[in-house]
Amino acid sequence: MSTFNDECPPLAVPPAANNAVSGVEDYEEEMPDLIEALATVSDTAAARAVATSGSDDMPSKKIPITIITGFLGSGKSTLLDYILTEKHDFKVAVILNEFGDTGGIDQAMNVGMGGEVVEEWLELKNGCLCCTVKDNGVVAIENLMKKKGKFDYILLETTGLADPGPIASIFWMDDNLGSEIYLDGIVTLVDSRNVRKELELQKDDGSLNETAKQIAMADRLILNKTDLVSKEEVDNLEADCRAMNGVAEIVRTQHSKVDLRFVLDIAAFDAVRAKELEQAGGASKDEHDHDDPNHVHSDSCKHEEKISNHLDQSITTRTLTFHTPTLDQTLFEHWLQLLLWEHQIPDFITGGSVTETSSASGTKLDILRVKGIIKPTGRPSGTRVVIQGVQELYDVKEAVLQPEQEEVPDAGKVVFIGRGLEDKERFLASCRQFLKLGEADVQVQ
Ligand SMILES: Nc1nc2c(ncn2[C@@H]2O[C@H](COP(=O)(O)OP(=O)(O)OP(=O)(O)O)[C@@H](O)[C@H]2O)c(=O)[nH]1
Repeated sequence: MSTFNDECPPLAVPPAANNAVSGVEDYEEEMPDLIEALATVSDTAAARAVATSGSDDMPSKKIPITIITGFLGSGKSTLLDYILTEKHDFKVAVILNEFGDTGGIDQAMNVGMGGEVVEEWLELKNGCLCCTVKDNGVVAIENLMKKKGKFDYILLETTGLADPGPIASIFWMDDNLGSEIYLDGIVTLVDSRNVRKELELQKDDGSLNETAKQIAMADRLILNKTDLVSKEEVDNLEADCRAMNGVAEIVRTQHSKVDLRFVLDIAAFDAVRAKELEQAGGASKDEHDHDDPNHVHSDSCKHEEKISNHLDQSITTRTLTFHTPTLDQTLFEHWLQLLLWEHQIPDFITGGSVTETSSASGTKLDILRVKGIIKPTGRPSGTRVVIQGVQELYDVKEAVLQPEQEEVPDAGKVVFIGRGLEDKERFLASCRQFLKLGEADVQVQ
């Protein structure tokens, strides 16, 4: 596993978004309520939280935050309930960004007749502490951080209609929050019965619907409610999800009962494993046991030969594998910025200027997630940098390789998930041209 150095360059944001990520404000307008639940306590996993230099004499630990997303009714609250009642090593604080479905908890909160909320902490009989806040999501977390010491893990459940990208971006954009918490991962619940219908919902402005984004951006996909569909349907669903998001690990559940190691403390934004990049880039025979409800699908289980009715054919995973010894990071970042910020696959350069073209179908390029490891040119031998991106934001940080880290072949691999990547030859040609690579230097899958 690779982890980041503490000293990292600042996050790259598009020029127009220096102080705000597109969509962040939308999320912030939604008033979250906040529940701090003191779940089973032990300190082993909590000790894995990244130590930071909070103060010289007393280093503090960063608190991991997991975003739990999924369409309406997919099983998010059921998963939260399950996490809060199962044994694990964390004291969990929960942030809900909507009212409702919280049983007795919301009744116990101090909600006025007009729906206005009063910022006050209440201790419930079941040992939970609850708080509602008047302000936006960032303030909710800042207020929660005042209760530091009472929890060591934050779970944030989004509304079913939320785009997880802007929410995830909050934890990258906000410098104050960034020093105290880190994004551990995005967990998406999929309603195995209804997801195809949800994906058919069209947005008036032609943008991707939320369910598609939730699947594409997931680090972990939970195919829930498998009791309501046949095994064959779940097999197809899994293959379709894999085709949309080649890097997420996938598990099947009923009533969101999942091995908690699958969702908590996964460090999805802290490390990129060569194994998961491998998983995104290849195909092999599907030979494992689908009947095992907790089987985690990884690089050994590909389903490309089974894809029948791809969930959302506009979203695909593309993996670039570089066969040169190293890669020019500056050129790579320039190309990445054109992809992420101009929403176009640049085709060629004339007289030093870029001629930009979108995908063959004319669809706007929307990269939702980027993950990769490269070996940068001109740096000491053995240097690796990890690339992480969510929508228009990306982050390139030096990785510290652990002894058990699988080696990345040659100059590395980068996985892109998004819309407008159907034409892989054009994508490859653009990459070659901008990175000044020859035919054999880079491959796409
Ligand atoms: N049959 C079946 N029902 C389930 C399963 N998981 C959850 N449910 C039920 O589905 C309903 C919705 O589950 P929730 O956990 O509230 O879903 P949610 O994603 O939080 O829903 P919203 O808050 O509306 O977005 C509840 O009645 C659950 O008991 C499952 O695996 N099988």
